[in-house]
Amino acid sequence: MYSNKTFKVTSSSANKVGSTTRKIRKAQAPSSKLLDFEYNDYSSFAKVKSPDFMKNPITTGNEMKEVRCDIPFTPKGRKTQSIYHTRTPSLKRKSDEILADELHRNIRSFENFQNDDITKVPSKRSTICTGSLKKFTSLRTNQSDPLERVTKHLPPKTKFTSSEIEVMNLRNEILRAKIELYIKEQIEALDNTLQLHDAPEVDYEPDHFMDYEETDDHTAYKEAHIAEIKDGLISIRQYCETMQSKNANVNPDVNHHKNDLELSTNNISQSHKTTMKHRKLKKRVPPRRNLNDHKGNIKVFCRVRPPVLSECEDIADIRFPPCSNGKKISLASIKRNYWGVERETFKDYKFDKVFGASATQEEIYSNVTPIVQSVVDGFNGCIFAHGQTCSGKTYTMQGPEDPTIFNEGMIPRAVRQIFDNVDELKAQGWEYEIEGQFIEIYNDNIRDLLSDDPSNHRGLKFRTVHDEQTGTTMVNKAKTVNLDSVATLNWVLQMAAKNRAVASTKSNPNSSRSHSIFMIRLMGTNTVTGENRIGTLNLVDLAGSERLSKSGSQGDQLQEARYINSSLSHLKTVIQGIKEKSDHINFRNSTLTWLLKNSLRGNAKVLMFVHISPLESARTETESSLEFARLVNSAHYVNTNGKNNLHYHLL
Ligand SMILES: Nc1ncnc2c1ncn2[C@@H]1O[C@H](COP(=O)(O)OP(=O)(O)OP(=O)(O)O)[C@@H](O)[C@H]1O
Repeated sequence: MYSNKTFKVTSSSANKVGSTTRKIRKAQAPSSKLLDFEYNDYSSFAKVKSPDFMKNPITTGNEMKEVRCDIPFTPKGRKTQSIYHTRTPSLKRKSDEILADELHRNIRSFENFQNDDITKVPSKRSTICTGSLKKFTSLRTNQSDPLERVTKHLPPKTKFTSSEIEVMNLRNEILRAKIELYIKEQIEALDNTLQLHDAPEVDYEPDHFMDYEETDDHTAYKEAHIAEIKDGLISIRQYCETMQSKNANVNPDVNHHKNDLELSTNNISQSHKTTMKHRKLKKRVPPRRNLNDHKGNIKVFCRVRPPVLSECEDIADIRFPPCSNGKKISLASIKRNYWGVERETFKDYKFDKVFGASATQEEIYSNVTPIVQSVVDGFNGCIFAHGQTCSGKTYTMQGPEDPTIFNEGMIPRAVRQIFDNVDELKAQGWEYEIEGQFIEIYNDNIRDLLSDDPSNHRGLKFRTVHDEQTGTTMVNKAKTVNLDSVATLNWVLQMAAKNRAVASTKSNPNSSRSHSIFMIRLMGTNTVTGENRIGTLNLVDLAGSERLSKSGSQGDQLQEARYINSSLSHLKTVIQGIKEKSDHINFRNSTLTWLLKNSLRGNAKVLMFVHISPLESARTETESSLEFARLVNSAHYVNTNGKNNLHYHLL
């Protein structure tokens, strides 16, 4: 059934039989999946049979091949064995990394090979190889070009997403790798043929080569063989050039689509930007000047009061930046460990701004002007002064007892700014009505600071009234003044200062025992456009927080302190709820939060000034104030470890 042909090959060991078989397979039956290999130990003959030989163009029908080895090998008691050769694993099953690696290796080896003259290809000890060129040529002509397939399926005008283009590129890379691999295989086969030509040991038997069966002349055979190799190389080069040109055609196509994609992406983002800009322009009614300066709805600033001369013995190690654009404040303390070794530790707090002891009233106010401006534009705003007793809250809000133009507080400055803004807006047809109420919350009850005797209201019950439609709040029955001049403002401030509930505490001889709230309402109408604006500004000077044990309060003062602490705690809860966008915020828990409801939520801008005493004896309260402020400003971090990098001491 099989016609036998014999190859005489040189092999250094029996192991070479396997590789010899493979080489034969590669040369003569590259598509064969199974090779039965039989050998004979005493005769040093090996038999190779393959049904795929039938497909080999150089073989004539079914064949049985025999390979004779010069060196006998030991069969270890086995007379025959079958060797199953499977083809190189499918490229599809290889990972991208292996493919890429192979691609690069193959390209490199192919380039080297191309650059070499055929005569310079190093000869290796090898075995018989023939017919590979024909095989290659026939495969090349029959095989449809994968790159062509890609080009064919590439719709010229279709828009691709970037991921699709990526996939296409990858696919092309894989196809290129396959082509290169195939070329490499063919080149190896050529190399083998060439080495066969060089190998002196090979005993050529022309009848093994179909095309030269009739040739007896060894030299003529060699020449013909070399010519064939050269032709094969030319074919490979041509094939590569075609592939490269096709590749070049594919790439611009992909690039074209890539450019198209980029262009359309740019157009989309441009049009998106334009739309957003348009929307913003449409939405910007009423205009908010410099509102960007005050980003976010709740901000926390920190201010450290300067020590007075008598306090110089008791200064805490508080560190903060020298100028007012810092954000960090640090409490330093000395800690002693078990063995008595002292170590400096720091507690750092970060806020939206930290003002040191040298910060002026003007500097402070320049940071709140955007809120005041937004109130003129029709929004609600709320500025708190929070801190322990004697930390400078009243100083920040109202100024010292006998203020000058330089050290006057936030309230007179804010009202003056409102006057100025309103004056400016007159040119645009705006007319404003400005009215104010000045109240205090003492023991959770509202008292009118503009009445002649706030402690004796003759049975008057003040009630907070919210107008949900306009977002304004009024205290029913409390005196409302028309703030039309600086003179009225001055009168209001004097009355409030005179009427506010103060008491002498351990820390402050004039300690405020209530929360004071100056409510300024602005109602603007544009006589040209008919537009209306209503804004409320609440300037709140909170009662000083103090630990009950430390305050030494008794009787009424103890009661006051309890109300103060409880309302501050409710305020903290409410602000936290607002920050966390809670579904349910209980404003009614205290009179303070209920009164400020409309100025805390929604579009209202809230600013809390946390005041810090510079004294070492106030360290616990300082820490608790900073903690309170940190919770209000929960987005920011607290760092209690690590080295402190603020080198500016309080004094
Ligand atoms: N930045 C400052 N510059 C100069 N003096 C200040 C400053 N801050 C506060 N003081 C002074 O410190 C003292 C206490 O300040 P203030 O009365 O404002 O504190 P407070 O926090 O309102 O106290 P309390 O809560 O007890 O009412 C006052 O004499 C005030 O003039």
